Amino acid sequence: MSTNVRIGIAGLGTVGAGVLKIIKEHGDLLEARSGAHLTVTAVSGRDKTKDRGVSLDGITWHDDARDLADDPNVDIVLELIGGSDGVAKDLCVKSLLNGKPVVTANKALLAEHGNALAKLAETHNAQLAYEAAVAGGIPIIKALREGLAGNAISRVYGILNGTCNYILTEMEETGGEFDAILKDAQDLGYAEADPGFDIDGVDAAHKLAILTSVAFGTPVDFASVYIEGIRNVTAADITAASELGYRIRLLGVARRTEKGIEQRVHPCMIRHDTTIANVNGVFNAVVVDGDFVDETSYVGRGAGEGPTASAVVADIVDIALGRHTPTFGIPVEKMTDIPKVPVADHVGAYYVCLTVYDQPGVIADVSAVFRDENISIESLLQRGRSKQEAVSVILVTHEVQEAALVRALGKIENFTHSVAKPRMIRIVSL
Ligand SMILES: NC(=O)C1=CN([C@@H]2O[C@H](COP(=O)(O)OP(=O)(O)OC[C@H]3O[C@@H](n4cnc5c(N)ncnc54)[C@H](O)[C@@H]3O)[C@@H](O)[C@H]2O)C=CC1
Ligand SMILES: N[C@@H](CC=O)C(=O)O
Ligand code: NA
Repeated sequence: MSTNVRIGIAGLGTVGAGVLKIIKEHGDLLEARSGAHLTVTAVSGRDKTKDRGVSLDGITWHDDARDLADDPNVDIVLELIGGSDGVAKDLCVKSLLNGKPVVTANKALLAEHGNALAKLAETHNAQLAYEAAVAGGIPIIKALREGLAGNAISRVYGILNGTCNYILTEMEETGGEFDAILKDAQDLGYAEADPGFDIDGVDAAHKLAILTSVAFGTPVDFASVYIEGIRNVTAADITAASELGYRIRLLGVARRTEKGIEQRVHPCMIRHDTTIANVNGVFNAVVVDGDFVDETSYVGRGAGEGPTASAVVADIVDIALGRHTPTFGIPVEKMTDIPKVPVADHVGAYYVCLTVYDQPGVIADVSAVFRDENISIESLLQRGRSKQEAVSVILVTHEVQEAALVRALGKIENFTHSVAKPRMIRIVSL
């Protein structure tokens, strides 16, 4: 006979409404899979009267979401409000203290407070599940934590933000304006409440910090992630990338090196014929290298109502089945603090775009700076010819240490014929 598992949902926006719909539509399927009859017994949102396309009849409404933690008719709490502090955090803490399992889609919360919350979950023997928080509908947490448990992981990387991937793809394919495409992504329910989190790379960094912990058995260390978003990627960069045989994607990379772990999020130029360069729109992709399994890849929708709610419901089924795994794969006490490697140590090739007045000697001066920093140039191309207006000079370097490139760009910025801060995009070979 099925048991009854009673669910309380805090936050009835894109994800919350999606969860209500799945539970309503797939009641029988979920009962067969979980051995439990899943019922939403209580909810909390900002606006009780709003039409969410799904009935709330017979469901208790809490004006204060934190009350879900104390509701005797709620067995599992879903935190789908968002934000790393405030009500979202209070609700999770209170629920775990009460020994109530929590399912959240909130990567900001886990990136900032994941270690403390995981400890709380362990102490109170309550699960903290978060499949929806990383790469939306892709079951990457389950794959990494359970499916690849037999491997030492050397690298995990991928496209971790659907909004950015949507913007970059649309800019490339339609030539549309950044702001208009971002607005579309917001209308489609992909973006964060503050879309700055998406376009400035912070959301991808939240997800990368979580992946790093699960992959390497180290505490979540969001503060050490190097973060650069896509705000400064221009249509001209996308065109230049295409002419050079690349596409631009925002990647999150966590890699084990001899010195420790590097964690970085930034736009990358990737050869156009690779799998990851062909992951388009709202799709995410995650690649994991394990010592016995070798490379494995996972692709799917990284944002939006259906895919995200799908991941939340998978966590509910796991909890209903009594499957219990430590939050980040191993208990917090058994984690190893591994040093983090600064991005200045990164070695790779770079695309550089300079904006300079086209005066005699400027190319010679640029070349001299690169020579002095021991940076070898693979190609150099001047865009336009004008005595009055600034022109673009596009360079591609051979492999160089990032610290040397940053020094060189600093010197070039101080040239009298430099018009704008030099820009660079890392070229990655995957
Ligand atoms: N939309 C997406 O594609 C994805 C979202 N997420 C995460 O899921 C969470 C929810 O995101 P969305 O549904 O997109 O956001 P949303 O903004 O559509 O929904 C959040 C809802 O919470 C409500 N809310 C705010 N404060 C509240 C409070 N104190 N008590 C009760 N309700 C409150 C808001 O009115 C809103 O309806 C966030 O943590 C987000 O980062 C994760 C993966 C994908
Ligand atoms: N804003 C996020 C939502 C999913 O995590 C994104 O665009 O990826
Ligand atoms: Na996921």
